[in-house]
Order: sequence, then C-alpha cells, then structure tokens
Amino acid sequence: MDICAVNVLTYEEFLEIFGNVVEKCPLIPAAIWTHRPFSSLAEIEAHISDFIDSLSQSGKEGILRCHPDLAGRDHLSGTLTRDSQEEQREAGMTTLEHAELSRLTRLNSAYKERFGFPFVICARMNSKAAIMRQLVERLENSRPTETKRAIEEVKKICHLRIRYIVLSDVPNKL
Ligand SMILES: NC(=O)NC1=NC(=O)NC1=O
Repeated sequence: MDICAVNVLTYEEFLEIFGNVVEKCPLIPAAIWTHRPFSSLAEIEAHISDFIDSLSQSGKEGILRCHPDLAGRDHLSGTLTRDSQEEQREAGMTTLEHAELSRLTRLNSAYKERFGFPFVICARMNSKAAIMRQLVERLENSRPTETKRAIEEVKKICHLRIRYIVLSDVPNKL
C-alpha cells in the first residue's frame, strides 16, 4: 500500500487499517486524519509523534496504560490484540520457562508499582534477554526519564506496525 492508496481511503477505512498503530489508541490516527493528504508514511508517523508529544504527562501515561504487559494477563487470557500477540510471540514471550515468567511478572509488578504504568518496550526490536535487561535497568530511572523512554518505545512499536501494514497490505484491526 503506497501513500497514494492511503490518501484515497475513507476515514472508516483509514481507521480500520491504522487504528491500532498505537496500542488501543484509535484516537491518535483519528486525530491525525485531519492532516491528509499525507506526503509520505514518514509524515503520518511525524503527526503521530507530534500528537503524543503534545500530551500532558497524564496523557502520555494513559497511552502507556493501554499497553498489555509482556506475558501478562492479556496474554494468559488470550485477549491480546493481533499486533501485540504477534510481537510478543516473536520476542519469545509465549515460550518462557516458569522461572523466567515468574521473574518477568515480579519485575513488571515492581515497575508498575513504581511508575503507575506498565513497562513498555518494542518487543520486535529486542530479544528476551534484552527485554529483561532493560526492565531491570529502567526500573532505576526517574519518572520523567522513564516516561520519555517508554514513549520512545511506543513510537518504535508504531513505526514497525505502520511498516508492516504497508509492506504486507494486511488490514490492522484492533
Ligand atoms: N508492555 C509491552 O511492551 N507490550 C508490548 N510491546 C510490544 O512490542 N508489543 C506489546 O504488546
């Protein structure tokens, strides 16, 4: 799907395809629809990034809270979105040993306790070991630093989801 094809989509088609590029935040593509026609996919990503950056701290935390834990409740209950399910599978989150799962669950809880939002990382860009390492390291961050860091990960996830949509031409449903 090239940018010309994107620009002729109706709003409903655009939301159907791009609605989940930021996990469970269809408001964001709904909002940047205003800026069409887009000159490139990079421009779509730039508008999404600008929208996120314009949010208050609580708005940014809201986006982070829309993300499912890695190997967490949504994964265990089979209610992950298709995107998250695929990303978590690729990062080895669905084949954790019992001890690995226990440690990840404990660290995820400690992280959420400290920051009030879940640990978010672009799973497709990290191995299982790298994810665990980052979780331990980022637990030590200040809240402002960690909010910024987590939002950077949200943008990386968004970037890969948009690329996947364009390259695979597969509609992106919630
Ligand atoms: N808490 C998370 O980092 N979740 C996720 N990262 C991804 O790349 N996909 C997810 O579901």
